[in-house]
Amino acid sequence: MRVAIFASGTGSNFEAIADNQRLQQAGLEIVQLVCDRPQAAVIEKAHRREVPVTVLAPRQFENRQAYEQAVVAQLAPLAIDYIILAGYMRIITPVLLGTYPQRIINIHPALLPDFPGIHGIEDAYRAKVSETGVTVHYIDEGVDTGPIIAQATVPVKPNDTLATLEARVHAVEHQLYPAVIYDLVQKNN
Ligand SMILES: Nc1nc2c(c(=O)[nH]1)N[C@@H](CN(C=O)c1ccc(C(=O)N[C@@H](CCC(=O)O)C(=O)O)cc1)CN2
Ligand SMILES: NCC(=O)N[C@@H]1O[C@H](COP(=O)([O-])[O-])[C@@H](O)[C@H]1O
Repeated sequence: MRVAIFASGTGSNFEAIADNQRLQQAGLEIVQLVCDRPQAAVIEKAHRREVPVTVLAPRQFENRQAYEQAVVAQLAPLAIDYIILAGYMRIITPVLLGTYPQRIINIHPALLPDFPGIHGIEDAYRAKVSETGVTVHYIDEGVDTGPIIAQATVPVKPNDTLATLEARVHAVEHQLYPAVIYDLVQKNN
C-alpha cells in the first residue's frame, strides 16, 4: 500500500509509522512526506529515512484551493492509495477530499467528539477529566467530524503535569496509528 504522510511539526507519528517493522513487512510504502512548514523537524526525519519530501508553503499560493492543487499535482504520478495526516495543521479542502475520497486519515490526541481542534491534550488537561485518549478517523469536510476508525483511552493521573500527560498520549498514538494503518494495509493488499 502506497501512502503519502502529511505533517507540519515534530514528526513523532511519522517516525512511529516509518520505523514500524511490521508495517514494512506487510507492504507499506511511504512514497512521500508532504510538509507545509519549511523549518519543520519532520523534514530531517524523512531525509534520514530517505523518504522523498515535498515542502509547499501555503502563503506562496493565492488561496487554499491553489495550494492543494499544487499538492495534488505532486502526488498524481505516485499512485497513492492513502494520505496519512500526522500532525498536519491545515484544513483539508474538497480539492484533496475529491481526489482521495475516503482515503485520507488523521490522528487526534483526544477522544472525539470531545476536545476537537489543535489543543486537544491541553483542553482535556485543563478540563480535569480523569480519562482522555486518542482517535484515528477519516477526514471529511468538517474538522474532527469524520467517521471514527479507532480510539484508545489514556488515563489522566492526579499528579500529572501537561507534559506528563502529553507524553502518555503520544505513546498511545505511536501504538494505535501503526496498528490502524496495518489493518488498512491488510485490507488494501
Ligand atoms: N477537512 C479537514 N481537515 C483537517 C482535519 C479534519 O478533521 N478535516 N483535521 C485537522 C487536524 N486539526 C486538528 O484538529 C486541525 C489542524 C489545523 C487547523 C487549523 O485551523 N489550521 C489553520 C492554519 C494553522 C497554522 O497554519 O498554524 C488553517 O488551516 O487555516 C484546525 C484543525 C487537519 N485537517
Ligand atoms: N488536531 C490534530 C492534532 O492535534 N494532531 C496532533 O499533533 C501532534 C503531532 O505530533 P508529531 O508531529 O510528533 O507527530 C500529535 O499529537 C497529533 O495527534
